Amino acid sequence: MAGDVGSIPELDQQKYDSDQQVKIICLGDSAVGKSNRPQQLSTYALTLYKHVADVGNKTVAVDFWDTAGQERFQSMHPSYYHKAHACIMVFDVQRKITYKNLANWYKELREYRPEIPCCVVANKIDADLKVTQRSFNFGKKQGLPFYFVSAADGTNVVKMFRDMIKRAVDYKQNPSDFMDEVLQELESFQLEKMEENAEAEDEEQKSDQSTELL
Ligand SMILES: Nc1nc2c(ncn2[C@@H]2O[C@H](COP(=O)(O)OP(=O)(O)OP(=O)(O)O)[C@@H](O)[C@H]2O)c(=O)[nH]1
Ligand SMILES: [Mg+2]
Repeated sequence: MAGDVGSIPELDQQKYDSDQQVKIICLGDSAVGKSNRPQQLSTYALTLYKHVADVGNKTVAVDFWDTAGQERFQSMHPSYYHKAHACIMVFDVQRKITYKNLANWYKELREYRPEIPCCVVANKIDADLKVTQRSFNFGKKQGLPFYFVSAADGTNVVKMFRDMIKRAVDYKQNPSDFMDEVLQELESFQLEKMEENAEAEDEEQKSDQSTELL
């Protein structure tokens, strides 16, 4: 990831405080199919996939954050988790190790974002449909929703993304994380202040106008 992310406008994370913006991160080992890109080499690049979704009567801009070759890092850069509203954890049904490693990803996620909605995605089911008979219990205890998916043929992909976008938006409106609550309070306080200032200016203008009229 770039060193000074603050200088890249796309990576200005303040925008995620706004009601119309959510950030969803993808976690999981390399080559599990997080980006569904046919590629031989992993890169260390950070990719943002932008999507616009209608949730209820609101239009929200969704940024999906994705990095490549994640298990090569000991851990992810904290800014990857910063202000994330939901997390999609992916493993490859054909590679057991990628399932085992979910525990590590989940542990790290919860260090940074203790409360955000998260789900477990079993990808590449097209390679062996019998896997859908198997049970993958990781996440059950924590109540994480589970999806059998094929990024290659599209099975369940839209449903999973829709559910997660909705959960990210719900979380944003009702954060159960203490720091998020403080941030939201601050934001509405600032909005009130701005409204008050605007009203005060209005009043001033009115009285200016009335003086002119006199
Ligand atoms: N059969 C099958 N192959 C898939 C599926 N999704 C991804 N792949 C293949 O799996 C390989 C890895 O996919 P990527 O999307 O690059 O995986 P990634 O998790 O983004 O990997 P990194 O970027 O290295 O972290 C590619 O060859 C994809 O074509 C799927 O649903 N089914
Ligand atoms: Mg990738």
